[in-house]
Amino acid sequence: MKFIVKLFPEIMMKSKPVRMRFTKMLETNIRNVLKNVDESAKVQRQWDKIMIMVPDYRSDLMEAFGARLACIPGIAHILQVNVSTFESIDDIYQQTLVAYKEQLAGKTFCVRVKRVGKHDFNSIEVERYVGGGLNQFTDAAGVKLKNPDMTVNLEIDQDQLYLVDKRIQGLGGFPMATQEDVLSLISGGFDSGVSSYQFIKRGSRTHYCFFNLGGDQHEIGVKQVAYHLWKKYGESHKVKFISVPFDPVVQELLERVENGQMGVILKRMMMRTAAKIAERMGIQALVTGEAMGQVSSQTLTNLNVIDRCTEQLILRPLIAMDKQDIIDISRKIGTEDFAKSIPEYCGVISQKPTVKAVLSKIEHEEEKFSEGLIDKVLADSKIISIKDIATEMDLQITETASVDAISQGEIVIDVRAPDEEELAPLKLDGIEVKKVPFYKLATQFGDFDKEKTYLLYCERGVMSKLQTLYLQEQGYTNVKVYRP
Ligand SMILES: Nc1ncnc2c1ncn2[C@@H]1O[C@H](COP(=O)(O)OP(=O)(O)OP(=O)(O)O)[C@@H](O)[C@H]1O
Repeated sequence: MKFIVKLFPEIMMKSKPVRMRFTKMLETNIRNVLKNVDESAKVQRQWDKIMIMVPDYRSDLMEAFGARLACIPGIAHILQVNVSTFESIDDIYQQTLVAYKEQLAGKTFCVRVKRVGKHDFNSIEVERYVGGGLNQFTDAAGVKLKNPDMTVNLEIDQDQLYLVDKRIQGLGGFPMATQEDVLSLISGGFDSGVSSYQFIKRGSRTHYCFFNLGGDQHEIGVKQVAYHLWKKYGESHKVKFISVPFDPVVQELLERVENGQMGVILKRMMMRTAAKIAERMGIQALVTGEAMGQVSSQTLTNLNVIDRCTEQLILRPLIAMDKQDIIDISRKIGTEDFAKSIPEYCGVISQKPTVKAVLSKIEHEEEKFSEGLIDKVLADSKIISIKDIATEMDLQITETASVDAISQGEIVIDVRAPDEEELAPLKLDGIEVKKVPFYKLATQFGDFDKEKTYLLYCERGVMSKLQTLYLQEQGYTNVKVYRP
């Protein structure tokens, strides 16, 4: 079995050296991601595609590889194929007949062929020959060129025949790290998850910067979103998660600054701080989830005043997007339920926020901050590799909150995402197992029987620990991590 990875068309249009560079990068990225599933896949770059050879056919393994490939930036689509050699056009037909005979029964179909190499037939001739034969010698309901029930896809490459088993839609975009790094300001809501994802998809290593205004619970929630995005779409490259304790800024803001100006000033303080972090990391751009008019204070005037606080480039990929479209993307990428369960933490909500901030007035207000405030919060900030969120969780979860055996009456909650859970279902004899994906748990946990103890399970023990901490922060004492 093989996968044929087709490059995203924007890569195909690039000059030869750029295309080579992008393809090499994609090859390495695919290797890095697939080795975390299984070491057996062999990845090999060609001029217009990347081939992945899987020596042992195991449907669960193919599924798992396919699912990961669908989330790697830079891929247009992936074909899962059976590979063989052929001798003649009739041989192609005979092989196709064996592979498709049963599936075609009662269905309309058409044959589509792509061909590379020198042959004494062209693609259309193969389509006609194979299509005619299948029509005559199977129980198919006939050939239909437009909207058939089934398309028989064949690829012919020199003397090799690829019978396409499955076509998997790719993510599009550019291979990770072909573009420069960005620092994404993430607050856990719908917007900043989507804006981060858009940069990952476009090929930027996306580091995360979080300003903690709401305590541990907020931070754990945001870490989950960032870890999820990285693990799913950007795992081929390491990135950093920076957490900045912003309560000293909020405190001075509340005590010293005029109410209507607080929102714009808070954002400027965030941008200034983020710009310093980015500078230290050699990063040239900040990313935010701001969208024009989404809240009344997100006016162009205010955004302009926010931009004046730093030389750093501030990118706002959602600026002209509708909220519903943003929510639709967040559902697709698995951050919607996180966003729903993360409460608004910003205590700096003005009753009447200004919609027309005046730079001189804002600068005058900012003089009221104590000297060196930003340097102070910077000194207290924590930079961790996103991979280490897993280890950090180990330190935070006390031994009593993590168990390797299940006691009578305890309920296990499998918090893995549905696709992961379906690939390797958790079966525990005589134990009740609930399936609640980690991103839905915070909203559903309150409905569960409070008298019972719940053990959270996931494969790597990261999401289960983050969720346990999150729920414990919310006051639940009947929740532990299950690490068998
Ligand atoms: N606490 C924070 N830490 C890091 N970035 C933040 C924080 N609060 C806001 N931001 C950044 O500013 C943007 C706009 O924030 P705003 O508070 O106006 O909207 P929001 O509803 O919190 O956004 P989101 O839906 O992304 O959570 C966010 O998308 C994010 O990029």
